[in-house]
Amino acid sequence: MLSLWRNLNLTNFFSLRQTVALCSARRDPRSNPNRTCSGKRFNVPTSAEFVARVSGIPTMAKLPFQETADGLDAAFVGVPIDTGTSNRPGARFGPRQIRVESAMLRAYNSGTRAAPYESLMVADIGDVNVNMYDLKDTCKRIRTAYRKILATGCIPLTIGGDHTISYPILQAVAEKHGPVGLVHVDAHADTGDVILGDKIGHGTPFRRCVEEGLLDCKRVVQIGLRGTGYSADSYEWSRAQGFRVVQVEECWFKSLAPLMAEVRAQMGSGPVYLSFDIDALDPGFAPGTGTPEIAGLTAIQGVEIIRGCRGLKLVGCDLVEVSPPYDTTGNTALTGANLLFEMLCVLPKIKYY
Ligand SMILES: N=C(N)NCCCC(=O)O
Ligand SMILES: [Mn+2]
Ligand SMILES: [Mn+2]
Repeated sequence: MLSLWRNLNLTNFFSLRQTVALCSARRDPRSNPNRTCSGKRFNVPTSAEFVARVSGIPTMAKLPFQETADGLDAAFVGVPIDTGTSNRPGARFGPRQIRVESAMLRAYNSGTRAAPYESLMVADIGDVNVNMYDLKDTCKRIRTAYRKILATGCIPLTIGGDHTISYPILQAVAEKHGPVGLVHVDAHADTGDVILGDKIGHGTPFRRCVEEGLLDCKRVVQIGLRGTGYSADSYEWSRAQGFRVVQVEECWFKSLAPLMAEVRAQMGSGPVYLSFDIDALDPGFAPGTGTPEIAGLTAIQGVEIIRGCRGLKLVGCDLVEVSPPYDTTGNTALTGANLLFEMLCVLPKIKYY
């Protein structure tokens, strides 16, 4: 009983009735914030069966918060910046709003039967302390923070923030793993060189990554590219690097499961990073984003792409470009939260029922 009381915190203060109910329910492993499975202790998010969704501090998926990645197999971490955006701003509020909407998440994946919290130690480790006034300094701060996270062996699941952040994250990832494969889901190639006289922004991360040898170019795929271009062939540079480019027209009206079988073969057994720009989805599914392009992927196809990454040696993932001020219903942030949970559910070592 004392240990139960210690596990409760004031924000989840229970009425006596709820405490009695919880005590009886604690025999249900799903209700125990610190559950042991096969002898190892895992964090388990508080369940809406016992703690009202609207109560408690809104960490990602209602997981415990901890200051560092020590002892974690995977961690959700926010990078609240939109200094790199070129149109609508607002992605700086993405981490906070995605956490709020993630209160809808439960512990198991009904579609794939993945049980992430029975196999990985996961927590929310908060946000990188960004510099709201200097994007280059923010990139330095991100690189430093991710070096520490990766040094613990933890796999970062990043909540953006604009797409600039993938560049410094991949700098830290490549320091640890060498050049990595990349599954990049986006309406945009983000391979620009200099935009408005600057090399750093959300339209240039993957060109910077190639220039610095962070990517294994033959193991890069870009899925969902579309829209008007600065030239007749906006994807020429990508293809010239050896990337596979899957324009959205190749995705229309079909399941992407067959494509993902090809992607798995392309990626092989080497380390892979997954970067998902929410604007890959059609604005009808994800309106809350800064550079929307019409005729995009469905949410179903987005889920198929992530589930198709099962079996890859994923070393990091990000979900970027959710802009809450343009997300009047909150459904873009909700979609982002679910896609991040799907990413967690395809990490190596996940248990499936
Ligand atoms: N949303 C991302 N990541 N990139 C958009 C680039 C838009 C442009 O440079 O025209
Ligand atoms: Mn984009
Ligand atoms: Mn992008």
